[in-house]
Amino acid sequence: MAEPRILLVHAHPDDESIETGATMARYAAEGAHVCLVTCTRGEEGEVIPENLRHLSGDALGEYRVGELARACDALGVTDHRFLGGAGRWRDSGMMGDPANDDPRCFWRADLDEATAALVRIVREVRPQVIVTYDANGFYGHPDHIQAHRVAWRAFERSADSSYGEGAAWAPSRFYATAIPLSALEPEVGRGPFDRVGSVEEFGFGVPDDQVTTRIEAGPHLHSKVAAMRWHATQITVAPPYYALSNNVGIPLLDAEYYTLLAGEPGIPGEDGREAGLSHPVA
Ligand SMILES: CC(=O)N[C@H]1[C@@H](O[C@@H]2[C@H](O)[C@H](O)[C@@H](O)[C@H](O)[C@H]2O)O[C@H](CO)[C@@H](O)[C@@H]1O
Ligand SMILES: [Zn+2]
Repeated sequence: MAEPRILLVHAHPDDESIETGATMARYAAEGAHVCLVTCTRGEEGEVIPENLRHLSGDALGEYRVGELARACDALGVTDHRFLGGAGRWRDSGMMGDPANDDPRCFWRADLDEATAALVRIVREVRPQVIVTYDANGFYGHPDHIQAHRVAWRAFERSADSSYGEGAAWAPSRFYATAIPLSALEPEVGRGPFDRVGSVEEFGFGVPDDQVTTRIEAGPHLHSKVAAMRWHATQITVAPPYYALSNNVGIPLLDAEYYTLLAGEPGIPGEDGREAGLSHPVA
């Protein structure tokens, strides 16, 4: 039986650990081929540690490449690539940021070029499963929205034998990261960081009925936390919470959640949701 192969498409160095770290660690530990594709080096990020605040632009991007390499080690992930090669597309900044207008940024990427670059990886890795964000990019960041657009186009075009070079490959399922609002609501007004006054202030979360899949973190939560700690320019970790540079506390949940956007659902777990991403492969 062929090994499960999962391809994850993330926008910046840090997203992979924050949103899918336990999932990646679990499947890597179970012997699956976990391939991470990161679309930018995170050159526009705000830097938390005082002693690293001199880093910006390309220097910050290069530093975050190193953070990402160590985070992948912590997750047991050995196949990591930058879409188009490291630095091909730059971090676009938050929606409305002047960096959105930089012609080198991912938000301004030529969709055909970016899609072709991802199809080459999909046809090489031949994943049964692709994971990225929903059409809103999980929380509206332009690079996240673009990652969804490129990944969805690549999911469709990789299966089209008349498209591009190499043998066509049709991944079976396409998932978007998600967090059910019911998991966030109990955390309003709690934790050691700045506290939100309402669940809407987190800036992400979906109605529970949009969540199809729940991956229990279990022992892999430790790997996720270790990986997040390596992204020290972006994340402060104080389990069971973490904060980004805005110091707003976010819960470190004991599960990671997804919405199945394409493909047949798998066997439901105890809560009625899928308990796994991949499925027996021929
Ligand atoms: C998790 C994630 O996508 N982080 C992005 C994000 O970072 C946020 C941004 O700097 C914002 O201005 C801060 O208030 C917030 O605290 C940060 O998390 O956007 C960055 C710029 O595009 C990106 O580098 C970072 O990876
Ligand atoms: Zn991001």
